[in-house]
Formats: sequence, C-alpha cells, structure tokens
Amino acid sequence: MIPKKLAEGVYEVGAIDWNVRDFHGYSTDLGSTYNAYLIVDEKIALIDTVKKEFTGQLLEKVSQIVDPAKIDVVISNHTEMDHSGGLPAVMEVIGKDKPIYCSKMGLKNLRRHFPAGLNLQEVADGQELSLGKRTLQFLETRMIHWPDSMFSYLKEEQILFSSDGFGQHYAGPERFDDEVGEAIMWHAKKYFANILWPFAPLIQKLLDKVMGMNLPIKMICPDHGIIWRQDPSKIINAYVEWCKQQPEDSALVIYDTMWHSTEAMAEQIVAGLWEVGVKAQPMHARSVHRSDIITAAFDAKALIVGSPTLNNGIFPTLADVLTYLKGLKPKNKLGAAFGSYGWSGEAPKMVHQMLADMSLEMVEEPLRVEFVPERETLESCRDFGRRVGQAIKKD
Ligand SMILES: Cc1cc2nc3c(=O)[nH]c(=O)nc-3n(C[C@H](O)[C@H](O)[C@H](O)COP(=O)(O)O)c2cc1C
Repeated sequence: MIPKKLAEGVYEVGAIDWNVRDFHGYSTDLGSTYNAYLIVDEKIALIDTVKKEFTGQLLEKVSQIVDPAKIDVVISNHTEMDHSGGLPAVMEVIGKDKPIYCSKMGLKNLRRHFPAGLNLQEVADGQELSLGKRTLQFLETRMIHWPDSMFSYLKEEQILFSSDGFGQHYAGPERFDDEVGEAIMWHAKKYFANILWPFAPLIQKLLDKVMGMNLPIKMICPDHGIIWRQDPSKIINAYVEWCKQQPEDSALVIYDTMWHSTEAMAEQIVAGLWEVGVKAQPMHARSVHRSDIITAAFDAKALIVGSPTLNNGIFPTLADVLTYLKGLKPKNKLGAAFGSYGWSGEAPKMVHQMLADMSLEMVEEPLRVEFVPERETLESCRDFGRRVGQAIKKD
C-alpha cells in the first residue's frame, strides 16, 4: 500500500480493512479503514495508529516516507483500540521514550489500556505543539464519542484531524470525498446515526465552538473512511442538520414475525400510511442489520414497531433493535406498537412501553390481533397506519 500525500509533508499512512463486516455490532458493508497521519517537519509526528493487527501496514507505509525510528512524537486523538491498538508495537520501533500527546482523559484511558512504559504527555484544550515550521493545535472534544476524544488542527495547512468525527466505515480504492461523490453521504449518515447520535447535543456545541473560532478548514481527515478535501463544509453542514434531529415526514415499520401474521399487519400499516401521503417502508428485523435499521430510523418521524408474542415476551430481534435504539437516545419522534399473538399477547404492550420509555410520543394504543388477521382486522391495521400518518402530518 502506498501512502497518500495530502499536503507538503503530510501523508495518510493508515490501513484498509477490506474484510471487516461486523465492527462491534455495526455492519460495515464494504469494510473500513483505520486512518493514521504522518507530518514530516523539523519534528516528525504520527497522528493515531491503527488496529493492532494492521500495525505492519502502518509501519510499512511510514517507511516509504521516513525511517519509522525517526518519528519524534505521537498524537493520540482517541484511545479506542482501532486507533490505539498499534501503539505499543509502534513505540517499540520508534522508541519507547518518545512522547505521546493526548488529552487529560486520554492519559487516564491509555493507562487503562496499556499499563506500562508509555511516555504519555497530557495536552490542554487549545494547547499548541510546534513541529518546526508548522504547529498542531489540540481541541478537546470530550464524549465525541469517548471521554478522551480530541481533534488536532494543523494550523498552517488548515487540516483538521478529526478522530472519529466526520468518519465513515467505508473501504474502497478512493481516499477522498470527490472520488466517491454523493454516495459517501449515506455512509457518513450511517456512522453518525450509529455512533454519534447520542452525542448530538454535544456535537452541536462543539460545532458552534469550532465555527466561533473561525478556523479555516481546507481538509478534514477523520480516522475512518474518506478524507473531506473537496468541500469540508458539506460534511460540517450535514452534521449541523443531523444534530438538530428534525426527522422527515416519514415512517419506518420495524417488525419480525414467525408465521407472517405480524408481517401482514406491517404491510397493511404501511399501505395506510401511503394512503395519507406519508412515505413509509416495512423493515424485517431479522433480514436487515440493526445498524441499517437505525440509519433508516434516524430519518423517520414515526417508528412503528411490531412483534409477535413469544413466550410471554417480545421477539428477540426486536429486543435487540429496541435496546440498541434506546442507547442512541432518539428525539422528536412519534411511536406506535402492534403485533399478533395467540393467547396472552404481551409483546405489543411491552414494545409500546419500551418506546414510551425512550420518550417517543406514543400516538396510538398498541394494536393487537389474535393469531391470523382477517380481512376486517387487516382493514383496522390500514386504519391504524392512516391515523399514525395523520399524526405525522399534524406534528
Ligand atoms: C414458540 C412460540 C411461543 C409462543 N408464545 C406465546 C405466548 O407466550 N403468548 C401468546 O400470546 N402467544 C404466543 N405464541 C403465539 C404467537 O404469538 C402467534 O402464533 C402469533 O400469531 C404469531 O405471530 P406471527 O405470525 O407474526 O409470528 C407463541 C408462538 C410460538 C411459536
């Protein structure tokens, strides 16, 4: 693999993971990248490392530019192991005494990951580090998305190294936004919805702060996926919009089914939504990965969730999606629950409660159908869809 030159003396030296498909429970459809960056100045700086097993790739790429032993300083923008896993092996090569600059929380967390022998140096928010002709400035971005996260800004080149912010799980021959085009925005949104959604209010504050600083930004270099060089403001503006959490007038009907009764209900609910002019689609929780369900859920105004009753409870795939959704702290959404049952019929009520506990505004009582829905009950499902549709339009 060949390092990518980003500016004079600035290179991307990370690794492409073509084969990862499950990234801590997130489906990475095309794989991902662990980006790391090398700045060659009077001092040579490495920004972040890679997942442990890709350290060889990183060092090989660096060695095409300089002898890795000549790296003077390492910056750790984020402790998570896809960016710090390679740190011990890298330090073995470049010299264990070399300083690793990180945030206050980074120092604490790196010690929890790698107890011995690293020369960790804490940097404060706004602190600068001169590399000779150029200067790095550190911006604390606590809880975006870990307590230790920070950005590093290369002032003279106007390059923002943004850690996991603005990233996407994307692997391809392309390394820049202009090489992929519009399609990259879906990957960026999926990343935001699955990783950053709970921190939307904090991200909004950070964006305000960064915009308030009037930092000229020519390029944004995240730790995953492509680099934003054509129009960095495009992804910044997208983040501003996503942080508002103002979903479109649409509905997502998420369901699972054993004998197709809840499925028949889902289809009629969708038909009812369409009848009143609301965009809607059914999503079978066992066929669509939870991270893709979440991406669709992020955009939808109403989440309508259907589960058959199984052993007095809800179907496991829906428990999975709802547990995951709860942690993402959705805002400004309407909710409704439905499902088929045989004798006790707890599931729709449980789903209703779970959605209500996430502060979704529940616009209907749970809709239940005993065993197989007939023509009449299917009509009541369509009605249910129409009513939720009206609530979406009214909201
Ligand atoms: C293994 C199993 C366990 C079930 N447990 C319950 C139950 O505890 N309470 C209930 O009301 N129905 C129960 N049912 C019945 C289903 O909820 C019922 O068949 C329903 O119509 C299935 O909807 P579906 O076709 O969408 O899967 C159970 C069904 C199966 C196969």
